Amino acid sequence: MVTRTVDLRSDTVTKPTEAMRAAMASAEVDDDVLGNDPTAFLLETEMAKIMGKEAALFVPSGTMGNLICVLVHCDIRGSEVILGDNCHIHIYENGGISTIGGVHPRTVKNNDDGTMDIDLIEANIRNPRWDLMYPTTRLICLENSHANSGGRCLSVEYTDRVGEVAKKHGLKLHIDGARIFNASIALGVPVDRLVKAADSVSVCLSKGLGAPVGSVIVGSKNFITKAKRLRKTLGGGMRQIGILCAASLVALKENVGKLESDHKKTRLLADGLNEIEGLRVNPCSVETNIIFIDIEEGSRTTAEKICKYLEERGILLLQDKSSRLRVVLHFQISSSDVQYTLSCFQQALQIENGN
Ligand SMILES: Cc1ncc(COP(=O)(O)O)c(C=O)c1O
Ligand SMILES: C[C@@H](O)[C@H](N)C(=O)O
Repeated sequence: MVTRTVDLRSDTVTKPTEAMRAAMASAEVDDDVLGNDPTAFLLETEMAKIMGKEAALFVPSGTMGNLICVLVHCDIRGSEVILGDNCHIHIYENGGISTIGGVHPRTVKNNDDGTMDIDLIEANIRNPRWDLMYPTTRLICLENSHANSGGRCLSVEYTDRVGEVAKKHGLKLHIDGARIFNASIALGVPVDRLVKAADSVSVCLSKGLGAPVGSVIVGSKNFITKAKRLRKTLGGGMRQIGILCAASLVALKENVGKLESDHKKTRLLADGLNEIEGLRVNPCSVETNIIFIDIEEGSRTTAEKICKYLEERGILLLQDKSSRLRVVLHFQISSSDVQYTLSCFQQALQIENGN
């Protein structure tokens, strides 16, 4: 009988704290479509200030946040966006920028560290003045931290250089900042400085920060005005959202400071996993709260078998490929959970490999 659960599937699994639930219960609310829910206004004002942008808008999800930002920047038919071939917008958002927004994705290879080579970005910019057959590039998208690269952080220097390329060619820059606070803490760079070059950022409050629902997009006042209309068009206009925004305000206040501890526990787990025969973790890729674990060639076990073994002991994680697993840490994973996870991995590999 399993008595404990260690949920390493994602940092999206974080559950609201008692403080969040209390804030939700007592939140001051109003109809946010007819006017401005007062708690939503507080959150949006706070987020704009923290991110160093003019304005902000609460949205139900990071997927909708990215979709709205891309579609506001690319509001003319025939637009093209340059983005990473391994980024969330391209891989996990149902192709929404194309199916809903008619925006054409122009992918550039993501490097192992989540960046795209800047010369390749520039080489992929297209303008119909050069050729009747070309769409018009209007936007470049970055992702920081970069989830599919294992939570790698894009430096402020790199981000600024991409911003310079965007400006040089009259393009906009969007950052999928689902885990931008993780990147800021890991790099030791204030979050407003890290996104200074961006025209828009989508920030998830429902991941490592632990809010139950929601993201916030930030940008210029004019951008957010357009974004608010598009949010309504997409069905994202909500009524008494102060209930959700109250939890996000608690998350901002209480949980940004916990991210560094998440990263330390992640490194501890990564180092321990690397000691286990049959597993391989690239220590250079562990910069924040995500670990990809490769099962060494020749091993008799598979990711599926390990997942099953661990799940029977209350440890939940996701299989990335047949020979690769992903774990994501968050503030509701304790140091003892890390030790328990390591011991179960050790047992799994010993049994599966018949040691
Ligand atoms: C990098 C990144 N961007 C965007 C999203 C989308 O956020 P949501 O799940 O709230 O739609 C996620 C994951 O959830 C993500 O990992
Ligand atoms: C899978 C993806 O959509 C989610 N953002 C995660 O990292 O868990």
